[in-house]
Amino acid sequence: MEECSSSTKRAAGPEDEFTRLVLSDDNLYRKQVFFSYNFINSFGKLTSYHLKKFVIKILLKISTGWRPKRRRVNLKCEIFSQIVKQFKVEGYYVVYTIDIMKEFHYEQVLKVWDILPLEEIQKLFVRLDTIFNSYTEDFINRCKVKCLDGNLEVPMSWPISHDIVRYKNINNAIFDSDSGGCEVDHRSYVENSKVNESFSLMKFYSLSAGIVNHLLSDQEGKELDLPFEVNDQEREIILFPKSSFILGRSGTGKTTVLTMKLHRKIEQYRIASNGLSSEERGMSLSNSADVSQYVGEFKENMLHQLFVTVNPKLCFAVKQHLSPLKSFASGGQFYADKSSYDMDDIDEMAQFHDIPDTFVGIHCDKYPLVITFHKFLMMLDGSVGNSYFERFHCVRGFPQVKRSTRSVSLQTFIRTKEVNHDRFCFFYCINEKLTKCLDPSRVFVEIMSHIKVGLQGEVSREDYVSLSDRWVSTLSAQERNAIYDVFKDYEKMKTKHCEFDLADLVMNLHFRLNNENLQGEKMDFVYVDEVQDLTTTQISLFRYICKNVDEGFVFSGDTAQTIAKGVDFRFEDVRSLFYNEFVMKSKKFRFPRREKGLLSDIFILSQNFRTHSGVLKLAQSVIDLLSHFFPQSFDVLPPETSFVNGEPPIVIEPGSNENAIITVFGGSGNVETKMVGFGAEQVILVRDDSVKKEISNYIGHQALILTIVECKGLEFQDVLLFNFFGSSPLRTQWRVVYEFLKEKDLVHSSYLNSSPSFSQLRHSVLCSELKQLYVAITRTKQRLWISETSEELFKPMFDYWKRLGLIQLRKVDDSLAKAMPRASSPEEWKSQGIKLFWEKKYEIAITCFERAGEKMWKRWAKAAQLRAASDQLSGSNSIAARIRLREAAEMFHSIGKADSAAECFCDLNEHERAGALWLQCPSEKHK
Ligand SMILES: Nc1ncnc2c1ncn2[C@@H]1O[C@H](COP(=O)(O)OP(=O)(O)OP(=O)(O)O)[C@@H](O)[C@H]1O
Repeated sequence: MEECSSSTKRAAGPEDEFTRLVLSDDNLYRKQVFFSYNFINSFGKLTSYHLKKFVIKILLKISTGWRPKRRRVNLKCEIFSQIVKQFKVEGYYVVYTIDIMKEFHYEQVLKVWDILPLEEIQKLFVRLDTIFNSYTEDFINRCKVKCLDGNLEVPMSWPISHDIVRYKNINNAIFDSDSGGCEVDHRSYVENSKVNESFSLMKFYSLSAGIVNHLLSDQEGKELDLPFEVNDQEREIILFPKSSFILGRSGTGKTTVLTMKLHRKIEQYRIASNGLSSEERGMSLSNSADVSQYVGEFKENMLHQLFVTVNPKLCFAVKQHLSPLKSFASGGQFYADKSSYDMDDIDEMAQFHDIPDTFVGIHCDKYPLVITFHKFLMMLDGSVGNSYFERFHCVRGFPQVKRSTRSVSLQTFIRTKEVNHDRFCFFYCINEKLTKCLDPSRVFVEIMSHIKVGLQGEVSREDYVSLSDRWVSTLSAQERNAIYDVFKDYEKMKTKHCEFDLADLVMNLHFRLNNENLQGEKMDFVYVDEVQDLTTTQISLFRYICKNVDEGFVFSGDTAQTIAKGVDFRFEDVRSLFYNEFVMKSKKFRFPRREKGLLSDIFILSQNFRTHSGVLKLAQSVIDLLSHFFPQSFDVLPPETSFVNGEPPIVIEPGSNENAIITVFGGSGNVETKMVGFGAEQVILVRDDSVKKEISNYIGHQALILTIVECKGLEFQDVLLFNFFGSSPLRTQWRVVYEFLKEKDLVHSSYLNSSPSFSQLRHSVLCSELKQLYVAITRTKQRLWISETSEELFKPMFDYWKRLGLIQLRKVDDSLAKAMPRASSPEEWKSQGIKLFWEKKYEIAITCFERAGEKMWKRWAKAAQLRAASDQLSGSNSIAARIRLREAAEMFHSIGKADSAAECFCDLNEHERAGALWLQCPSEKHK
C-alpha cells in the first residue's frame, strides 16, 4: 500500500491550479471513478481541509491512470485482493475497487468505497468480500484484467456483444408460482443487511467538478441531491432513443429513470450547442451521430421538455433532483449553493405561480417544465380558444385579467368548484340504494374512467350497460344501469352548483384542440410519470403538445398502485392508445405502411431499491392472488427482486383479549414499561378515518397514523398495519382465497367445504381490497408488523402466508414492545413534517412539527389546514367556510406569509386588506 504524504499538497500552488486539475479536459478517465455515499459521509467528517484536498488530488491522479505503489499490508482481503485497492493518507485508508459498468460497451471503472482509520477497515473488507462472492467468476476475472498505456493503468473495455454477467444467481424468481406457489427460495441474496445500510443498494456518484465541490464545501450531514450512477437495467432505458413505456412496481427506479433521461437530453443539447470538450466527446455521447442530430435539431432553438405527474410532491422532488443536474450541465462550474429550491418555496411551487397558465411565451429558464397534470390542463386551457371557465356565469363577473395570469378570484373558483374524488364521495354519491352495494369510490371510477371518456361527450347508457356482457366485467347490467342513474343525477347537481370535474375540462379541451390550433411552444420531449393515475382520455391530450411521436414520449407507471381514485387502468390500454391516438393520427397520411413495427417498447424494472426480500415476498403473494382472481385488472409483471435478504414481516399475536395497539403503546396492557412512542419514520396504517380516530383516542400523539389511501406515495422505515382484515367489507368472504390455496395444493380440500366459491361479480371488492393491501405492505422499507383484532376474519390470509413461510408469528410482550420504537431527532421530525405538509396531510404534519419543536411550521400547517377545510365547506356551509378562512388568513399573516394571507382575504372579498398585504410581497405576480 502506498503511503501518500500531504507535503506534496503544500507545494501544490494556487487554488486555481487545483480547480484546473478538477476540470481538466486531459483527464479522459475521470468519469470512470465513482464515490460511494459512505465515502462522502466519512470524507465530510475529516476535520482537516488540507487532508481533504490532498485525498481528492490523489484520487484525481488515480483517475488519470497513475497508481500508488503497492506494498504488502497485513489486511485480510485475500480472495479479491486484486480488485480491492487502498492507499493510506495521514492515518486514513482510502479503499477502492475495480468494477465493470455497461453503457455503450462494458468498461472497467473504479469505485471508491470509504475513507477510514485502520481499526475500521477490516469490517469493510468483510462486507466487500460478501458482495464479491455473489459475482460470477467471469465478472471477477474481467475486473482483474490490467490494461496498460505506458506506465498508466487505463480502463479495459469489451463490446456489448460479450454479455458480461455480474451476479451468479440473480434471475431466479423469489418463489415459484408455477410449482404450486410454495416457499422455494432459490435466490442467493447478495447481503443480509438493513436496507439503508446495504452495500449493494448504495448510491455512487461520479467524480465531477460538482461532486468535488460538494466534498470540499463542508456539507456534512446534508442530504445528497447529486446525480448518482444508475444500474445497467436503468441505463439501458435511459439510453433507449425511442418513445417508450416503463413499468415497474413501487421503488424500482421509474422516476429516477425519467429524471435521468430528461437530464441526458439537456446534456446532449448543451453539448450540441456549445461544442464538445474532448472529455465529453469521449464520455457523454459515445455516438457522434447522436450529437450531430442534436446539433442539427436544436442549435437554433432551445430544448423544450415537459415532465408531468399527478402528484405535486413528486414535482418538487424531481425539480430538486434536476436543479443540481442542471448546475452540472451548465459548464461544469463549481457551485456552492445547494438546491435552488428551498423548502420555503413549497407554497409557490405547489401552485406554480411562476409559470403562466399558457404555453405561450414561457421564459426559457422555466425549462424543463416540471408540472402537475392539473397545471398542464390549466396551461392547455390558456393556450387554445376561449377558456373553459368562461362558461360559468359567476366567472364572467370576475375582473378581466390576461389569461396567462388568471385573477385570484378565478383561481379560487377553480380550486373550490372542482369535484374531485373526495368531494364526489362526500356530496354527490347520494343514491343510497346503490351505495349500499357499491362504494362511492367505485362509482366515481366508473363515471370518470368508463362513462365520461368519449372525446365528444359521455358514453351512452346503452353502450355503458353493454359492457357488462364482456367476460372481464365485474358489474352486472343492473348495477351499470344504477350507476348511470347516479351519473345523470350527479351531472344535474353539478350544473346547479356551478361546479365542474376534470373530465368536463378534459372533454372540452379535446373538443377545442380538435378544432383549433394550440398556441405557444410545442415540446420536444414529454415524460409522464405515475401514468396509472390518469385516464386514457386524459393521456391522449399529450399528443397535442408534442409532435415527436417516434422519440418524444416516455410514460411510466405501476398499475398495482391504483387504488380506486377515479381511474381504472391497464398499461396495455395506454400502449394501444398510444398507437391509435398518437402514432396513427400523427403520421397516418405520411407513412401509412411503416407504422406497424412502431409500437414502442415496454421496459420492465424489477429490481427494488427500497425494501428487502421479506417485504417483497409478502407483496408478491398479494399480487399472485390478484392475478389469479382478476387477471384483467392490472398488468402482471415478473416478481421483483432485491439484493437484500430481510426478515419476514411479523404478525403480532395479541395478548389476552385486547388489541395489540393497547398492549404495545401501554393503554391498559401488561407491558410494564410504557414505550416512548414511534419515531418520525414509523407509521400505523389503518383502513379509514373512523379507525384512525379510534386509535388516536388510545394512543394520542404517540405515533403517526395514516389511512391506506393517505399513505399512497409515501414510505416509512417501519409500518404497523392495523386491523386491515378485521375492518374489511369482505368480512368472512376472505375465505375465497382457500380456492387459490387448494388449486396450488397448499391446503386440504376440506377447507373448501365452508368457503364461498369465487365469483367475479360477488367478490369484485376483493380486487380493490388486494390492491389496498399491496399498497399498505409496500410502504415499508424495513420492518412490517401486522396486527389484527379478529382471528377469524384474518385466518384465510394468515393460513396462506403461514403456509408459504412469508410471516413470523410473535406474541406481543415486553421485548417486542421495546424493540419496536425507533426514536427520531427534531430534524427528522421536521423533515417528515415537511414531506407530509407537501402531501396536504396537515393533521399529521402538525404532529410532526410539534415533536420537532417547530412553532412556525406548525402554525403554517395549521393555517393551510384551515384553508383546506374552508375550501371543502364552501359549497355546503358558507358561514363556517368563511370563519375558517378568516382564521387561516390571520394565521398566515402572523407568520409572515403575506402572499397566502392576501389570497385568503381576497377570497373573503376584503380586497383592501389583500392589496395592502400583496404590496409587502417580494414577488410582483399579484400587483
Ligand atoms: N441504481 C440505483 N442505486 C441506488 N439507488 C437507486 C438506484 N436507482 C434508484 N434508486 C433509489 O431508489 C428509490 C426508488 O426510486 P424511484 O423513486 O425512482 O422509484 P419509483 O419506481 O419511481 O417508485 P414509486 O413508484 O414509489 O414512486 C429512490 O430513493 C432512488 O434514489
